[in-house]
Amino acid sequence: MGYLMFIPAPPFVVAFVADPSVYNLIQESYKKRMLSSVISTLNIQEVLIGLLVVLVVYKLRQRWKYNLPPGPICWPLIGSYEVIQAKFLHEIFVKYAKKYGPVFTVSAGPYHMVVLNDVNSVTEALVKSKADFADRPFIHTAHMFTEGSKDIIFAKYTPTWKLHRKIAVKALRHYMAGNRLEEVLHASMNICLPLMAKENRAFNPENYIDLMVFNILNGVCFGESVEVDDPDFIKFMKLNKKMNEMTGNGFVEDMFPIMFKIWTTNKYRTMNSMNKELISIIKRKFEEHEETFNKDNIRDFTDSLILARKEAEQEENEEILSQLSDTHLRQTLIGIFTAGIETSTVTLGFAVRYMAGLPEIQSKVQEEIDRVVGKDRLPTVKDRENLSYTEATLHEAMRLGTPAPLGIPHSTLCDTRVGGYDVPKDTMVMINHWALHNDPNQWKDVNKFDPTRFLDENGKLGKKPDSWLPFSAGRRGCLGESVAKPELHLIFATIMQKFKITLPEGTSPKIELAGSGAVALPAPYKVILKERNVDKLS
Ligand code: HEM
Repeated sequence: MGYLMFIPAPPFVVAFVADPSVYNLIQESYKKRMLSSVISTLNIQEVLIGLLVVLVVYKLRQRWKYNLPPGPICWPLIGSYEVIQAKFLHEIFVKYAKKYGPVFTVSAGPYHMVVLNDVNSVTEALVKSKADFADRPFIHTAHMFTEGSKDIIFAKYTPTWKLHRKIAVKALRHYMAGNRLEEVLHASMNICLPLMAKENRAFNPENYIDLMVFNILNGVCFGESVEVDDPDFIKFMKLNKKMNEMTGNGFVEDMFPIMFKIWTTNKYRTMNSMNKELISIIKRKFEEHEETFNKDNIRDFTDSLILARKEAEQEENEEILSQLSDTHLRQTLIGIFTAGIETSTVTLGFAVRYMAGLPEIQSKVQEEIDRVVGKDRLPTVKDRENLSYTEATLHEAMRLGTPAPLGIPHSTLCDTRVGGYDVPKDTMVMINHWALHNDPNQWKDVNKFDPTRFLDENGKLGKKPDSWLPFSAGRRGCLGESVAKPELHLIFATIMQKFKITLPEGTSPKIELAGSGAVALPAPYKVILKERNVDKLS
């Protein structure tokens, strides 16, 4: 196998070796020491011809059996060169969609994927086809970093995932039932607002937004609120941002999994050690909760997880208990914490940045907040229903910004169909949320920032447009949507209530991305904040 990889092989041979099913076959044979003896009795020409025949038969069989979506010609092993070196993959996908249609096939390294680029195909796959598209693909690095896919996000569609998701939904509902979200946020605001007001020059508000969002998720998960100089906050945000940046353009190890056995890249090792640090922070918090657990006072998400395990212990339900190991619970916590933070901070960053470049829309938002909330108290969750223009502005920032442009990859549980094509079992499926949000067939003046597209004739928030799907949909749809929506609203409305936002002179109003992975990476930016509506913030 190693030998075959290093000979200057014609593309078809490499394709054969790169195909995951065939690759696994070879690897198994290798383990049993059979392949080397076979190869040693044949000359290289015979091996190549043999491989070519197998490849051609395999590909013809696939083509004959399935009506697969069309797509660009991809190099064996590498796939589409444009895709593997793309900075903004969602844009390349839109380009392909124009040529091949909204449903196309493309390869990146060993991953053959079907990409869905319009609302019809996405709704068909995620909603109408029930669970057909609800699995996750096996990605080596994700599997390693989640301690064997024991989290919610990358877990396969199994009873264990269903149990974790059920417990998580229940725990989030429990948390959101009271006023805790508001209390946590208002406490955080009392720390952040005066500090933001003191910044009397152009600055990047990211650090403060991070703290507000961190405190909400920290409150949800661990019942705690921290200050801006808290060591766990600083460490967590640093790790989370760096890890998001690094996962953006993937790992070579995922293209050549054999590398795990031979040599891993510096990037992978760095990521691995950062991941271990992250795990150790969450592990410590989890253990502290176990020591102080009281079933009559469920403080947060961690307590809900511990309670679920204690109930299974009481019922002596060994099957459930095996799905609630320390690793499972820790990984469920990490999933909620990390999925919630970066997406929310990126969304708020977009919203603030758009407002700085769009003074007229900003004034309308502020006029509405002044009218509904006034200046003597902070906005509450209840105000949300009367702040339609503010909410619509956030929706529009999420449309044009699209915090998770390609979401998280799906995989098919069975042979199925979408957009009139066959999609075989175990195919990776990408949802291009960015394409849906920038589809000129769905949005009038698609590039214009226009909150009124979300409002009805009475100026109230209207029915959600079908092509607006920042949280995705169906069985794997965002688990935190019920937390994210009020959280984003409260933070955005409060910032707008307290500050007038402008751009430093000479700054272009255009919003740039520095990169994009599961979550968009906005380029660093600066704004100027001027206090409004307050006498004594600073
Ligand atoms: C602006 C905020 C957010 C956006 C735009 C967002 C977006 C998304 C998207 C696009 C997915 C992938 C869905 C799919 O695979 O089809 C997802 C999954 C997920 N999100 Fe969010 N999210 C946000 C906030 C949150 C928050 C606050 C939490 C936690 C409280 C959270 C927890 C999760 C989890 C656990 C998953 C995985 C669900 C599963 O695989 O079953 N998200 N999110």
